[in-house]
Amino acid sequence: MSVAADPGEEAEPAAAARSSRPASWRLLANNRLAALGLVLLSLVIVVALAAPLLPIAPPDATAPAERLQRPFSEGHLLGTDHLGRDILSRLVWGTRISLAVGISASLIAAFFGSLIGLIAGYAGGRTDHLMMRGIDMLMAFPYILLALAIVAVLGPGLLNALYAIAVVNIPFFARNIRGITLGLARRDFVEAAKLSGKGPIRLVATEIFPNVLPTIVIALSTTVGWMILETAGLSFLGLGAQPPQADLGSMLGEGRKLLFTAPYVSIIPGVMIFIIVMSINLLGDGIRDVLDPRLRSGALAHPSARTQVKRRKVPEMPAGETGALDVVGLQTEFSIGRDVFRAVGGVDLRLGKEECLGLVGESGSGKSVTALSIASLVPSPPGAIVGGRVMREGRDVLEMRDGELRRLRGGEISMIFQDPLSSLHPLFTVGDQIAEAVRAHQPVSRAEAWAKAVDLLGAVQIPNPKERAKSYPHELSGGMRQRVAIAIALVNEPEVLIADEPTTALDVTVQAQVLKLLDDLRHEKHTAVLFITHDFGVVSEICERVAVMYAGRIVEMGRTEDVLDAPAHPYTRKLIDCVPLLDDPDRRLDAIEGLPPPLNRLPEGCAFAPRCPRAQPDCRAGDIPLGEVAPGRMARCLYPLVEDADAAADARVDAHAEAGQ
Ligand SMILES: Nc1ncnc2c1ncn2[C@@H]1O[C@H](COP(=O)(O)OP(=O)(O)OP(=O)(O)O)[C@@H](O)[C@H]1O
Repeated sequence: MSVAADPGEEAEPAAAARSSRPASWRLLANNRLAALGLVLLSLVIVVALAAPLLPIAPPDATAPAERLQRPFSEGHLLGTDHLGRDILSRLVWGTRISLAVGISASLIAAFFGSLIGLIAGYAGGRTDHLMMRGIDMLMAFPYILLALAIVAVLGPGLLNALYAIAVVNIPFFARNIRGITLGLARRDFVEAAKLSGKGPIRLVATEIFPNVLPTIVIALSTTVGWMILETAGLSFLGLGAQPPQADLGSMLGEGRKLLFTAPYVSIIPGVMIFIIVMSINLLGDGIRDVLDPRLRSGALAHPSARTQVKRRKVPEMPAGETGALDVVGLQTEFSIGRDVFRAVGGVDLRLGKEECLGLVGESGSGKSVTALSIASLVPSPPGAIVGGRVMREGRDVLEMRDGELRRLRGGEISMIFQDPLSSLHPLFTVGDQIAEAVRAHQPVSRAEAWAKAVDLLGAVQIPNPKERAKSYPHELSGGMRQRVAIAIALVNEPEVLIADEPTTALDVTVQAQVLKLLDDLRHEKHTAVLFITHDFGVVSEICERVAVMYAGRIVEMGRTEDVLDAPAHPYTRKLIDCVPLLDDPDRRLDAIEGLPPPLNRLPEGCAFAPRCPRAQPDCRAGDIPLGEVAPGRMARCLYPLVEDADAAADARVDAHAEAGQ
């Protein structure tokens, strides 16, 4: 469905969306441990860099008369070592050297390791095989033994220790980057760049490298501390910094002999190593969280297995007869930074037993979030259900215990999603996955579950089901995969099936087959279906009733033919006008001017008013209720289009005006 975008209006929501995401530094500052790491590390680096300017003694100046002075003695804040050298001065200069070596080693390892990973992952085949076996050989030795062997060959010294540490860490980067590159190199956007004539070097540099860069930065930030520790280890063994030069490891090694008589000589550099490594690791973890786009949304935690319910107001239980599913005043929000996006702003739906109800609306209108909220599947954080009830057989789904909710999902209520490839497990056969769904809800043996899986594959019209049950998802066509998803959804004979755009990814012929199958099965198994789509053609084929959503609210609801023949809400009219008709090729297809409002800044009154040709000043004030415009027809509009609803409209305008006074 095409919707015209007004370039002027487009710029504003885009800017709003940008500003609504917290800036990286703010996310980092929100993570207290990372902020602590940053402050500590900055302090250490500033002091180390300022070493030549500080009023401290030269680090190598010996004074035998002043040997082993305790901390806080006159002229030596941290005392002196066995040669009378000032420990504070050696600590500052030693930290400078340890940081320089650790950071340089990390950069060298990251550069060569990432290069190897990129080449091996992109080239694949024999090149990948050869390079990775070389890396495996490096990894086969304990890293410190390997570093010792390298230093033994090159000779002791700080520079050689740096090379040794860099070499032993190359495999870490190479393995990580190769894995990511391998996945990226087969993606469509890389294939498209290849077809456009880009050579391998440009392709890796412009298409793959930007995608692996965040991983390199994250790996670097978490390994620098480790490398400083390894450098200190080599110096401690006498293979790194050579006397009289001080680094933290060699200071530790020199203090070892005095551990009982003058413990401070080794404790002080030990504490400094601890501070540096801890602060780098804390900061590294924080950087990793900030660079992860899922965590950038403000969700610095893993979403829980059910949606958080923080209802400000719980509506009354609906009285009288209930349907297969009753949604009352459902409200779902996403909190991102300081912004709150009202994705579902008070939805009322009754899905009758064995009924098929279509839920239509533009992209972003809140259809999927409504469906996910019903099964408590909205990720929390950042999502939360802040109002309403979801009633199923007298029980509120939002109040269910975890065990009850698990039994409900996939049992009484099941779902089919748009892209079966992302919901099917790539490593299990489809038969296994259907059988697993059976065994999750029914006490049957493996063999019985498998037999049921094969039966179901037959029921969803997959040819040769016995053999096909042993296929993996990637071995099936898109249409077949969606049939498998339907089989999994129907395996426990649910009373409610929520199908979220199940045919959007399929071509029209397969779409028609899948729709027919779904329709036949729901009649056969007496299942109620909430069918989410943006396609009125699909709605007219299988839905008895339709609900139209706009900016998180239902704006019209009624029998499908009635709504299609004479839409009451101007938005529904506009949506229908976007659908091409085969028997009327000359009909002008009107696009809907403008864009839906940003969900964090919904306008007063009717959310469609800014785009509505019939809007009057009173449409832009107060809450406009979903009222009956004709028997069985509801619309959230003060000036509905239904002719015989004129009287009802007048009454509603009066009621609205009264409510506003
Ligand atoms: N995990 C999430 N975090 C933040 N915002 C979200 C999340 N999921 C959905 N939203 C927002 O909620 C709004 C409604 O999204 P929803 O997926 O329900 O739309 P839809 O009507 O199903 O659209 P489509 O037809 O494109 O699937 C959108 O503005 C979307 O950006």
